[in-house]
Amino acid sequence: MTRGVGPGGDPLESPSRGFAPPSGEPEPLGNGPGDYGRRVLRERTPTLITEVRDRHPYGPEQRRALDALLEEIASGTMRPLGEGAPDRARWDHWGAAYFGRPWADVPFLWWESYFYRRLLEAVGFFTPGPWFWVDPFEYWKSAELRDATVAVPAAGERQALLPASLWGNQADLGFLFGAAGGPDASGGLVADDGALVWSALDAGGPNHVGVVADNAGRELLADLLLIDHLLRTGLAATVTLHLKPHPYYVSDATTADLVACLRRLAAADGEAAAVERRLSEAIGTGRLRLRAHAFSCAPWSYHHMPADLAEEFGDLTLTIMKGDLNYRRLVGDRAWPPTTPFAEVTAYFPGPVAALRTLKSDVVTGLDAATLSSLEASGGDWRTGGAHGLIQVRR
Ligand SMILES: O=P(O)(O)OC[C@@]1(O)O[C@H](CO)[C@@H](O)[C@@H]1O
Repeated sequence: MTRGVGPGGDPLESPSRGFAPPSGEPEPLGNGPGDYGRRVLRERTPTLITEVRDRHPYGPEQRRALDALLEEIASGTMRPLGEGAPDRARWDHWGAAYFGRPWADVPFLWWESYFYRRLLEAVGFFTPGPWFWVDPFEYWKSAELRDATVAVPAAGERQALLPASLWGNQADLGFLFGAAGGPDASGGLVADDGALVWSALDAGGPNHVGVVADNAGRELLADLLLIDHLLRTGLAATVTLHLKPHPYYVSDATTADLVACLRRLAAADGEAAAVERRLSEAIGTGRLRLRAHAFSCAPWSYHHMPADLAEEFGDLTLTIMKGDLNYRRLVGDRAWPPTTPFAEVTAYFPGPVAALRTLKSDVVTGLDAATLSSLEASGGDWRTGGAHGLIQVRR
């Protein structure tokens, strides 16, 4: 394992440094025929731009910028952030190999992350003025949270907590903008290391657990119930919850979304309100620590994480990565043979790590051969449809 530490300046690691991926790794996933990235680029992304434009009373400046972004993605070449963007230098550095090229030539993981940054630029999110820090996805996030039901499992029923947190990941609002609609039914777990997750925590202590959150709303509610359980039972001495520093991938959870979830819990009956009180108190005392690291919205896999984040993860008993994008960033967004061991592709990660994810993109690792052949035989869209889930762990 090699780890490079950036020599000062921008605290985010240079993409050319970091942890080495396993040698002989497959190519990064792109946007060619048959690639999921192509569908996202051609269908989901234009729909999302149009929906954001139509749902807000933006002025001519924002509307023009959104239309220009639509056109650039469809037929132009990728341009850098505008002058004056607070993170322009960082993105210039990161995007040096991609700017000036058609979007379809850029790896899927990279362009999609940059797309969300450009959408925020177009709506003036970082520009002091009337739309400063107005979340363009709040409309969908608050509707989803309103509809969410809060079901607190009875004390002692911890078995339900991991599956609830996992299947909460189906509530990815990016699906609203896909041609095929959202995931319908559960296809079951294609890998289930749930018992190993609990045994990693039961082994002793004191445990310090990281939860790298994904979506707001019902997924974050389920995550909060899991976190409350860990803290209430003493299974975790501390929990660090990683949120996004700004809106991302439509429904990714920011601190504002966490606050909305806590209020939703407080307004619910019975035990849910008690969960909110305990969590708010834990935030107040530092047992539940909130993080919104800039790398959480970076277009790179965790192989490129900066030294401070690597050190933090290295100190934890277990880091729980939530959702599809975190999975892609954890194992590397590459065409791994699906039977490649999860432990092998995550060996670089600086501490024990678990993934709770519904399958919503081409990447998967750690399947056994029998599971893989029955999935292949099913003929369904099992890699990307969101109807299958996995719990994997590397201790
Ligand atoms: O991380 P999440 O919320 O589980 O999923 C994010 C996601 O919907 O966004 C991408 C397409 O837009 C896919 O990689 C993935 O399916």
